[in-house]
Amino acid sequence: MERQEVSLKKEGGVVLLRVERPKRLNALSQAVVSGIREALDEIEVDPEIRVLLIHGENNFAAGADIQDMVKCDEQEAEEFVFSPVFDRIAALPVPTIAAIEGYALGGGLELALACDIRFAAETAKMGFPEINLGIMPGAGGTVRAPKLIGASAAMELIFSGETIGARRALELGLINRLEPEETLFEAAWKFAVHLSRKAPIALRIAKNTIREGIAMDSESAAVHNESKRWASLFNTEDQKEGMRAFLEKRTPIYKGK
Ligand SMILES: C/C=C/C(=O)SCCNC(=O)CCNC(=O)[C@H](O)C(C)(C)COP(=O)(O)OP(=O)(O)OC[C@H]1O[C@@H](n2cnc3c(N)ncnc32)[C@H](O)[C@@H]1OP(=O)(O)O
Repeated sequence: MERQEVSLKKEGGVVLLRVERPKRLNALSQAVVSGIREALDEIEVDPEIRVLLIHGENNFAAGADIQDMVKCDEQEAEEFVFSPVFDRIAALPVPTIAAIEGYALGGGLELALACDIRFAAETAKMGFPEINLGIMPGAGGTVRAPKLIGASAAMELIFSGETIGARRALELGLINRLEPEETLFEAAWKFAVHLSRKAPIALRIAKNTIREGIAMDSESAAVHNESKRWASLFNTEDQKEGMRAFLEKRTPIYKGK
């Protein structure tokens, strides 16, 4: 299926989704986001996929496409597809990783925040410049950023519209790992492959349990929920294989059963 400026490449259990619109610094037009949506249609039904890695060559994404937005009214803005697509990424049962180089601004940063884990090049720059355009983040940024870095730090970024460097982003907790620019993609790819070799059911249950726990008001309910999810993994062949492999001093081979 020919997608708009979005490529999808599967290698083993890792699927790489790449935005390819270099002339516009990978700005996310509605056509590009629709291309991401079509890619998700494939990813969501592929049982072999264990990890999703999202990348943009030279730039992750310099935000939503301003050309698309400049003439929009409220109704048209409400029909933008960013949030429904980014929410689907956040809801994927497999781990998702963003490999950030260059700019991750506005909707570009929101795309990275819809992922579970963020790698960034030391030279990467990110922020929420929407306020400089007379708007505010509108694809999950006012929800996911406060959860990740705290309300005050999120307000600092969203109110100021400032672009910060990767080191500051790491200090804030906006990214997980900082890598030299020349090895950023390789490091993120290797990490994705590393995760793809873990027991897939345990990975999915762990991601799901973390998300369920965050949504629960009471800690004891969350811990109780975790105990039930933890015990359920003892019904899997992978749990037997993982523990037998340790005792037999060999590498486990997980089958996702
Ligand atoms: C729900 C989500 C909402 C949002 O995301 S709102 C949008 C948020 N994003 C932004 O506000 C960033 C806008 N872009 C910039 O500020 C600058 O770019 C940069 C700082 C990222 C880079 O500046 P420099 O290195 O000088 O490059 P350049 O000449 O500005 O950009 C190269 C070409 O890329 C186009 N472009 C860059 N960002 C966007 C964008 N977000 N929407 C549409 N086009 C964009 C430019 O216009 C230009 O194109 P041409 O060469 O034809 O002049």
